[in-house]
Amino acid sequence: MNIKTYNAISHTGLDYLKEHGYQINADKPADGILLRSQDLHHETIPNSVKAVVRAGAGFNNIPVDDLSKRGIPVFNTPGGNANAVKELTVAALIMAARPIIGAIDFSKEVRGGDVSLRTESNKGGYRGTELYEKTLGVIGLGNVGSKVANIALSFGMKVIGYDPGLSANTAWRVDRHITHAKSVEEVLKESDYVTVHIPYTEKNHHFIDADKLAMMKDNAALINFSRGSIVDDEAAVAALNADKLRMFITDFSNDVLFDSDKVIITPHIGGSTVEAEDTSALMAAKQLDDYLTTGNIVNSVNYPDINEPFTSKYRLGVLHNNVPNMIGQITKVVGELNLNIEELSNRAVGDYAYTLLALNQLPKGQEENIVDNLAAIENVLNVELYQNPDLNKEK
Ligand SMILES: NC(=O)C1=CN([C@@H]2O[C@H](COP(=O)(O)OP(=O)(O)OC[C@H]3O[C@@H](n4cnc5c(N)ncnc54)[C@H](O)[C@@H]3O)[C@@H](O)[C@H]2O)C=CC1
Ligand SMILES: O=C(O)CCC(=O)C(=O)O
Repeated sequence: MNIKTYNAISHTGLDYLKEHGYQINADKPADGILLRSQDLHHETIPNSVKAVVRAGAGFNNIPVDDLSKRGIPVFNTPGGNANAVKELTVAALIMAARPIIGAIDFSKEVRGGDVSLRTESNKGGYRGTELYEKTLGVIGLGNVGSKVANIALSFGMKVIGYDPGLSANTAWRVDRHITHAKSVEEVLKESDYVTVHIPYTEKNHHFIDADKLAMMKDNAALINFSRGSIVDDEAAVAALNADKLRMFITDFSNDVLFDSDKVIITPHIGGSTVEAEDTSALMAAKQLDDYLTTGNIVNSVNYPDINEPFTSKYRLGVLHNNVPNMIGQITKVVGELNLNIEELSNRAVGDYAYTLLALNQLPKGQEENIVDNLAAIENVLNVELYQNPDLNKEK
């Protein structure tokens, strides 16, 4: 099988795929796509593609709705780069408290003569404040936000978190000393530092806008390592110019930000560590290989996870709309071909569902029939047949 890649994907992921028999960027139709931040919204994704995997957390660069309708699962690698983002957020917090960049520039300017005298007598302009006993507001307590919130406690900060969609899985990772706010307003009003760790969605477009900035404490600092359009940058600059906001640190460049000396911009490097790139690429490669060879879905953002050992000779993966009477129609098609179902798993999430069937007999010549007949059912979006190589050696 052939995998098309975009962006610099760590060799850990590429090596894994090659070791498992895949070609990378071969001159033939792609079976899967592996990418980081490439914007796929304006690219044509060929029908040969069965899965798209984002080595990373955010997937707003992928046309998920279109792919869902085509029965193509999209995957991400939750948590794979969360530690990297946490550590850079800590750096941002410290840069928001201490004028480190200005102080470094100043040290470089005083070369020659009695350097030590000039630095010692002029360093007063580089006095900062401490994070200890200040309040940090964390918006979004997922993989990144929960880590940021927890580490801030060890600085002696008071931490208030806000995440109305916190899953039971994630909730246990959040230290019990973190206050859970009932509203974002509560966080904004009480925090000396606000850091945002939420996905970019239509709903979260300009989540931090002029109204929310107005609710913030005077002289607070804002940190955005999520996505550019989650903060209304123009409103942030206006708040900085009005001396409402003290500082804005963001991982996302925007022309409107360049003229303010109260802004620090990094070039989307939150997840750019060797460790995070290796971990995310390997997770992505494993998830892609698992889906393409067994039909197991792990960490999909548009189809439900089904992850079971492949113990039968064949499997059929049916991706379909989440509407009534699908299982009845699917099992009827299999029964009409006089085939026996060993196991059936079905799960749904939102508008889409996945049914995975295990079979031990599929006479030669029936492969195409069963796939075509299942694909002909109304509301079926895609059908894939998987052969278990360990149980089909003699074929
Ligand atoms: N700068 C960089 O290089 C990186 C940026 N990111 C960005 O950070 C985002 C968060 O990453 P993770 O923590 O790994 O994702 P995650 O999916 O583990 O957590 C996101 C959390 O945000 C919450 N949330 C969504 N909308 C919210 C809202 N309006 N208010 C409060 N909470 C809300 C969700 O319930 C979820 O718990 C990603 O979606 C991505 O855009 C992630 C990794 C690297
Ligand atoms: O370095 C990258 O690939 C970007 C990471 C990122 O933004 C994400 O994981 O959402």
